[in-house]
Amino acid sequence: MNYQVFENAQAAVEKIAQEFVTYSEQGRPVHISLSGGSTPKLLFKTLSTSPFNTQVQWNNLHFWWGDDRMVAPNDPESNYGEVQKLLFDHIQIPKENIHRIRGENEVNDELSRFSDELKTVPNGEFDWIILGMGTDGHTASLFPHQTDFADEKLAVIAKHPDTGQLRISKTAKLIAQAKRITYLVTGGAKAEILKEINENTSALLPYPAARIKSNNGITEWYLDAEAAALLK
Ligand SMILES: O=C1O[C@H](COP(=O)(O)O)[C@@H](O)[C@H](O)[C@H]1O
Repeated sequence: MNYQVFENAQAAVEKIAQEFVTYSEQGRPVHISLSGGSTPKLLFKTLSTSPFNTQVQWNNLHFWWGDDRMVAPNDPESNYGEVQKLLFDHIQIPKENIHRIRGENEVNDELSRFSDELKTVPNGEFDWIILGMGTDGHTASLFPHQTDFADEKLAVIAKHPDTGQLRISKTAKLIAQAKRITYLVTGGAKAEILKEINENTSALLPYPAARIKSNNGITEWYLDAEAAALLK
């Protein structure tokens, strides 16, 4: 497991925010996929404030999501809605740079529409996919024991195993084509599963977060000290 430990979650997200600045200075469209859930909220808040809000050249960044829940953007469960509230409402970014999953649409229609939009990513390779991990080892909306790692499609409909909530997620194969994958994991609740991932062969584990890696690029884990507490 290729990991970096930061003193706290703020230090981890500032490292990511600094890399947004660097990517945005490349003078070309850069395709970045964001994660949802609670962990990246600190990142979005950090990006929305000084110095990052003005240092990042937002025009050059295109934003996508690893997954979203089939709810309207104003629903607190919406991964896109949280980014809109915490970041996009505070910066100037062209509307066409935001490639959200439209959670308010009928799920099959949206799967088809979003899959078509994904075909516009050059060579199907995201520059950077930032992912989270649930305490059950899921990432995006790819859950243990229900993920088809060989699925050739770009996106799938997923059901949360406990709540039955409908979601749309990028597939494992699409994620693995990214030039860079960064798992951002913070907090002591994830320490046990990180230890298990670090000490075992990933292919033998049921956890999508352990198994999905970039085919030809970088796969790395950014952890805060609490999440990394049990790593040797
Ligand atoms: O359901 C989801 O969970 C994971 C992890 O979320 P967290 O709340 O533990 O940070 C997240 O990466 C994914 O995008 C989200 O839809």
